Amino acid sequence: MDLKPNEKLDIKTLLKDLDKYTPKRRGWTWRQKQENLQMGPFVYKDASMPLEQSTPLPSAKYFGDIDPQPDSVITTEIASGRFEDDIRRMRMAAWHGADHIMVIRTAGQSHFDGLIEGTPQGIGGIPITRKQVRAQRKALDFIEEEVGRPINYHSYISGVAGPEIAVMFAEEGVNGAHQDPQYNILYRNINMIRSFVDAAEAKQSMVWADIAQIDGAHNANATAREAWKVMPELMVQHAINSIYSVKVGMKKENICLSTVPPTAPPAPCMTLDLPYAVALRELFKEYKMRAQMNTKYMESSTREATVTHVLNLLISRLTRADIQSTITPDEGRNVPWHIYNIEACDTAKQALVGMDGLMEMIQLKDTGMLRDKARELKERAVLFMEEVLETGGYFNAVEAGFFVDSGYYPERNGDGITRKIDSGIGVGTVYERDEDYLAPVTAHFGYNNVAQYDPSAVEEPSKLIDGCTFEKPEKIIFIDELDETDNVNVRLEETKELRESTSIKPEVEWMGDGYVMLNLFLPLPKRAAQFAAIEIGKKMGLEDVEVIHKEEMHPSEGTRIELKGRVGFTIDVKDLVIPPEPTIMSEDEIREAIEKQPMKIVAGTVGEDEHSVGLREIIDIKHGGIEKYGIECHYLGTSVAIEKLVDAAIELNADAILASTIISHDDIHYKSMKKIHELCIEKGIRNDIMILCGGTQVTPELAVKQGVDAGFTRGTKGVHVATFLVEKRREMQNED
Ligand SMILES: Cc1ncc(COP(=O)(O)O)c(/C=N/CC[C@H](N)C(=O)O)c1O
Repeated sequence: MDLKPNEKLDIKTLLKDLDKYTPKRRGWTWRQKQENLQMGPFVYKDASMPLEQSTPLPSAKYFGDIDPQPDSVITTEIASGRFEDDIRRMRMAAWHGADHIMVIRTAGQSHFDGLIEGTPQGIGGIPITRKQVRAQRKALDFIEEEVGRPINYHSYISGVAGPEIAVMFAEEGVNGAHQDPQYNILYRNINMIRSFVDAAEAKQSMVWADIAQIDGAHNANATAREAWKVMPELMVQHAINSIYSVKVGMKKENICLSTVPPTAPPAPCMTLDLPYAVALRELFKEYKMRAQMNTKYMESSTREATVTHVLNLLISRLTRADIQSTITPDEGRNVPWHIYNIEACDTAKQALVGMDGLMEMIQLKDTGMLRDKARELKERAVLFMEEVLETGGYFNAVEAGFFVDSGYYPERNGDGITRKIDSGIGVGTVYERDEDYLAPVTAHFGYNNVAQYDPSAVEEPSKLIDGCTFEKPEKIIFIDELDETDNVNVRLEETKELRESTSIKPEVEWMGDGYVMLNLFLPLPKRAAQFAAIEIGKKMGLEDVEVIHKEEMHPSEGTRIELKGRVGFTIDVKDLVIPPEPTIMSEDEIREAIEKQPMKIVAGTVGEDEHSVGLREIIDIKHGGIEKYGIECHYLGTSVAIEKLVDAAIELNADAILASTIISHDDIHYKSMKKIHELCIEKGIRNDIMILCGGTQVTPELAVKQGVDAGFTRGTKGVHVATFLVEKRREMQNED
């Protein structure tokens, strides 16, 4: 299946022969840094290989549509619950620069004590199953071909089925995974002995499959009452999981510390977060840094979250981020949707690229507050670790409630998460292996009496069975769907009309969910505004209307509301009347037409409007303006009175008037257009002159409704205008 940009990825085709799919490769792929990468007029210091196909930032059009890629791997985290719709979002994210796709598991999967099969729909995540993992890894094979860069697929190895999940991930070519036994204990109340024994087993499989590991320290950030107070503990948590992983045989460049800048404005977050980021990177020089964005201090304002995330990205640039993980700016509403995953990717790319070369110009002070704070944090962390040892080790420390205590260690508030060694899910389920224990499998941790059968097979136990599933993927048992009603085929059938016809519905996360979002301002206090907004949504015919964000503009003057609601109808694209894209003549054709019959225009920005850049770009040769085709241009400047513009056209016997109408308050731009049209009629020249109006807020169809000949909007270039002038003049002359 070759993906073409103008064709949707067909899920049904993707699912064909899934039972025969084997992963193209195993292991994690880092970006290839490009020293002094030349792109457009710029040289980049911190960039990686550009993509073959991608969606640049909106402003890239001013720079020749370049789309430089930062050096850090960029992650997007997806969790809609329907893996088939997530695949589309993965493709969108890849085009926006994500090369690390993390798929959150369905709520509670940590407590499932075995693998689940098929493709049931999840809640707040995807039920991780072999079929779903295989389908998404297979899809990413095609998506990475389309963008021209390897994509790392990532999920979670935790819970009581951790080892089984790790084996399945190794078999399926998963490239990255969260694995940290502390997560099980603290946040899923899984017995601590079971968690660490399972972790050794799971990590062993990860080592075999070269899976990059992300730890779970970020969770303490999100869980602690005052996140900045857990910083000493976070370093201890990183240390415990990292060294445990090294002991199992994991290489340090695959051990990624998951670090989140703990605070956010209105706290002076840089003074708290930067020393921590520096301390962490000093202590863990040999490990990779997976910089996550702050999720704790996120409300429903996507704007606020984005600014916090840009500050987090500044910390990444000032220190080090091998993986830059992104969080959808609407996570605070717990409704991560397509557009917000993409916004998050763009925020990371835009900020990191915008800060390219920053450290060539500045450096972190090596004395003063930054260094004092960093040292203090390291001291606190070391003291914390020493006390853990004094207490008899990690398990005793957990029993004593050391972790996620709201005190700034060594301060203690006694409200840490306490777990007992003889309690929790899976307690009492770890048994010592018998003398003659044997498991003829690869990457099995711990005692394994292979020699009793074949001393030569000690290093490769699976030799006893002529290879296990790691060596012989054909031995993998692929189970398709187990649930007749809850599976992808049923869901695809339900949305068949939207997938296989020209009918479409708006959506936020799932095909056909019908949701739209509305941004409105109401001249009311917050509470009244909330209920008024819902009423407005209902009157607009929306169903299931809910307010997903409300923000005070003033206690009584007004409130900003974001609504979501569902539409019940579909739109049939084939019934739409879509005006043809404006044609563009070749430069020679235009030049020839003007040479044959010279053309003269007058131009100006009308009204009280001082914007000149846009019109100058349409006119001036150096911007590819219409002068380059030989058109004689008389530019009257800005804030030109309409009468003056029309009089100049008469005086010069111009063929056309070009009016720039940028300001759009009170539709002044359309009112100006109408006035130019009417004044030309009044002066008796309307049938002999072309009127073209442009501006960033102009809708061409609405401009023509005012009587002018053409409207031009954002992105218009000289060639578009020149083409219209030549073609329209021909049309007028044919009419004469
Ligand atoms: C160390 C660890 N193990 C397992 C899980 C998932 O475990 P359940 O299936 O029990 O939810 C998590 C979850 N973290 C969420 C991702 C976060 N938003 C992130 O960006 O890292 C985890 O941190």
